Amino acid sequence: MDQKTIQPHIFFFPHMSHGHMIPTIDIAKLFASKGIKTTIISTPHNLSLFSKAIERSKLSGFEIGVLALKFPAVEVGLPEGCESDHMVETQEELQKFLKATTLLAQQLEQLLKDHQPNCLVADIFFPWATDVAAKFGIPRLVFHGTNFISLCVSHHLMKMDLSIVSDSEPLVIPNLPHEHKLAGNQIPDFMKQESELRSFGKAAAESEWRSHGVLVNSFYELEPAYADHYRNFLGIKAWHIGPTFLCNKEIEDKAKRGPKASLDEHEFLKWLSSKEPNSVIYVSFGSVVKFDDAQLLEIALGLEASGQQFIWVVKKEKSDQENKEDWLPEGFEDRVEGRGLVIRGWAPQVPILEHQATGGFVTHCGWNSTMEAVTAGVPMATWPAFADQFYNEKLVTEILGIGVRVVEGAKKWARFGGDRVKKENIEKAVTEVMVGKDAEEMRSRAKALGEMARKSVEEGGSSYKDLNALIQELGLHRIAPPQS
Ligand SMILES: O=c1ccn([C@@H]2O[C@H](COP(=O)(O)OP(=O)(O)O[C@H]3O[C@H](CO)[C@@H](O)[C@H](O)[C@H]3O)[C@@H](O)[C@H]2O)c(=O)[nH]1
Repeated sequence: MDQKTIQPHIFFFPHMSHGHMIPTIDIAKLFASKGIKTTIISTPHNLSLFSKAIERSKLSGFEIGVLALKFPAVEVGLPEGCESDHMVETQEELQKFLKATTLLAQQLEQLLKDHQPNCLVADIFFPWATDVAAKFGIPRLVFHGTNFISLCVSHHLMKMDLSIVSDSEPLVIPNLPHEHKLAGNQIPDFMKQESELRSFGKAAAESEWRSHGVLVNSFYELEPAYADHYRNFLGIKAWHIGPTFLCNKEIEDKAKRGPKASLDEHEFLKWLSSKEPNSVIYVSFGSVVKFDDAQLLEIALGLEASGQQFIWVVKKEKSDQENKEDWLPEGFEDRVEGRGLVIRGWAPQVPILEHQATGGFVTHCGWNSTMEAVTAGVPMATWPAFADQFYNEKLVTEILGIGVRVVEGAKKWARFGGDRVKKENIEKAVTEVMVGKDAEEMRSRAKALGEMARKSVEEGGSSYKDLNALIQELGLHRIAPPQS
C-alpha cells in the first residue's frame, strides 16, 4: 500500500484524573491539527465526563477518536464506578486505585493489536506501558502533566536516601539550578521507607529513561535552567509543547474542557464584565484537593475580611433549602452579594482567568492551573497541598516572582486533610496579591510571561518548533497528509 495514503495514528492513554485528562485532550487536538489521527483511551465514566471537549474537536475539523476499557474497581476492592482519581477519599483507596491501573495492561495490549497505532503516549502513572508498546515495536512517550522543575526535583529525590529525613532539618536537594530545600514533612511518609507507593514512583521515574521520551506541558522560556538540567544533566529526552490549552481558540472550547460547569460561561463573563480590570480574585483548588467544612469556613471569612471581589469555586453540591451549609458563615452570600460569587461544582476556569477583571488567583499550584494563570498574566496566592504543587509554588514565588505564599514556611504534604490555614493568612495573601505596588509589579511580570507563553506556541516559537521536531523524529510527517 502507498505509505502516503495511510494516516499516522497516535494513541493517548491519560491517567484517570481531570488534571491529566484535560491536557491530554488538548495534546491530542494539537497532534490532530498536524494531520495525525488521534485516539484517547479511557474508562466509560471518564470519557463521558469529557465528552463535550472531545466532541467539540470535530467542530475544529480535528476529530478525536475514543476507545473505552473497563476499570477493575471492584476487583481491587473499590466501589463500582470509582474510576477517577477525584473519587478517591483515603490513602488506602488511592493505593487500590493505583493497583487497579496496573491491571489494565492486557486491555491496552488488545487495543494496540486491533488498531496498530504508530505511537503510544501513555501517562506517567502507567510505567508498564513502555513494555506493552515495545511488544508492537512502537515508541512509547511519557506524558507527566507537570513541568521541568518538578520532574528535576522528583528525579533527584528518587535517588536520595529519604529514611534519614527529619522534620526539624530541611533536606537540601543537590545539583539543581537553584537551592531547593524541602522540610521533612513535605516529603510523604511513603517515600521515607520501602513501600508500594515508593516502588511505584521508582518505576515511573525509570520509565522516563526507558521510554522514547517525555512530553512536557511547559514552554522553554518559563524554566530554561530546568529544561536544560532535565535534558542535559539527567539525560532524559523531552519535548516541551505547552501551554497546550492554547490550542483552544473559541471561548466555548476554552470553557468546555472539563465536566459541565455549574454556571454557564456567559453568566460568569457577564458578571466579570461589570467589574473593573484586575479587581476580582479567583479562588479554586483544581480537581483533587478537597477541604473540610472548617477549612472552607476559614476561606469564606478570609475572603470576606479582605474586602476584595471574588469568584470562589467549592467542590460541593448545592444543598436543598432545608439543609444549612455549615461551611458558609451565616448570611455570607447575602453580605457579599454583588462582590463575590460562590460556585458549587465546576467553573470554566480558563475564560475566568483570561478575563481582564481577574487580577489574582488563589491556587493549590496544580500545574495546569499554574500554566493557565501564567499565560493569562495573573499573579497567584499559592497554597500547595501535595505532589509537584510545592515545587510549582517555588517556581511561582521565588523564581518567577509572580506570587505570594498563603502560608510562609513549610507546609505539610497532605492530599487528604492537611493542617488548617487560618482566615488571617488568607486575608493577608489575597490583599498582597491584589493591592499595592508589589501586586502591580507581580502582575506586570506575569503579563510579560503570558506574552512569552503565547509566542512559544506560535509559528517559530519554542513549543511550536519542539512539537514539529517530535513529529519529524517519530517519522509521522512522512505519512501525514498535507495540511491546508
Ligand atoms: O472548577 C474548575 C476546576 C478546575 N478546572 C480545570 O481543571 C484543571 C485542574 O488541573 P490542575 O490545576 O493541574 O489541578 P489538579 O486537578 O489538582 O491536578 C493534578 O494533576 C496535575 C498535573 O499532573 C498536578 O500538577 C497536580 O498536582 C495534581 O493534583 C485545570 O485545567 C483547570 O482549568 C476547571 O476548569 N474548573
